[in-house]
Amino acid sequence: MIEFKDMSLVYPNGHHALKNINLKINDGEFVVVVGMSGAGKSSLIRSINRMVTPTDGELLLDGEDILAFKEKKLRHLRTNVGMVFQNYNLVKRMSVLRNVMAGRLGYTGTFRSMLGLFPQEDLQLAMANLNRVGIGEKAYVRADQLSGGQQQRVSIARVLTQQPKVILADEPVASLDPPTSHRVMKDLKRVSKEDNLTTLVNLHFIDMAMEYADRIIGLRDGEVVFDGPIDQVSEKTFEQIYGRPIKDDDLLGGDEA
Ligand SMILES: Nc1ncnc2c1ncn2[C@@H]1O[C@H](COP(=O)(O)OP(=O)(O)OP(=O)(O)O)[C@@H](O)[C@H]1O
Repeated sequence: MIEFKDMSLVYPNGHHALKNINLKINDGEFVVVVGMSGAGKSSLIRSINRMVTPTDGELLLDGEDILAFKEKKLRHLRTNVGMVFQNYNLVKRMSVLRNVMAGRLGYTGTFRSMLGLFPQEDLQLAMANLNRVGIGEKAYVRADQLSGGQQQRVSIARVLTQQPKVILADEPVASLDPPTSHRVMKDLKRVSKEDNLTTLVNLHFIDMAMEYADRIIGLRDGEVVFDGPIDQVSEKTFEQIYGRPIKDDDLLGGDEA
């Protein structure tokens, strides 16, 4: 379980990005975080792997306050909490398989990884995860030869190969066209559920949030203004979160998959 207790984040320039956050995220939940640009979505999810460090309160992962973590515990945290980025963060000139093997870095160590000395079972795990997202046949292709949607699926295979408990996905489909976005979100949701991973995703578009979330957390100006299961969410909820009526631009459309 992830538990935020009166957690706040003030950036060094004095900007109060998160204000008194109180939330409990249960194991295996697929949570979508929504809010206007600048509402604090990235700051919230990046707190969970300490890419940013909250300045007040507590953030408990399975009962341990990760805000107190240093060095070894922080490294362990980042193995337990995997991340998917908008821009995929692949090493472009390396093969797809080598990129997925980077998910084992926390276990194998940098030196052995650099030399490509991976245990056989790690290679099998990486291949199995590539197959789960439908791109096993691209294993030996350079990462930059793949389309954006394929690259994001490689990054999902990489995070699965890390065998985390939690996945954070920061606008994972913001660079993709609508049908590809849906394919990637379907893959992400399916594998998260198969492995019972707790997943927090920042999404821009309301229809995407409604289609994939188990639960929606709405942020406005650094505060949680909505938190509830998907069946309690209506147009009014989004108007409350966004502080204005819903527009066509808030919808992605295009679920042809
Ligand atoms: N390192 C930083 N230093 C100072 N202010 C920051 C920093 N990072 C983010 N902010 C500010 O904190 C607020 C929340 O940013 P955050 O990126 O968490 O929002 P967001 O909801 O993810 O927005 P977007 O969708 O635009 O990424 C914004 O006003 C942003 O300008």
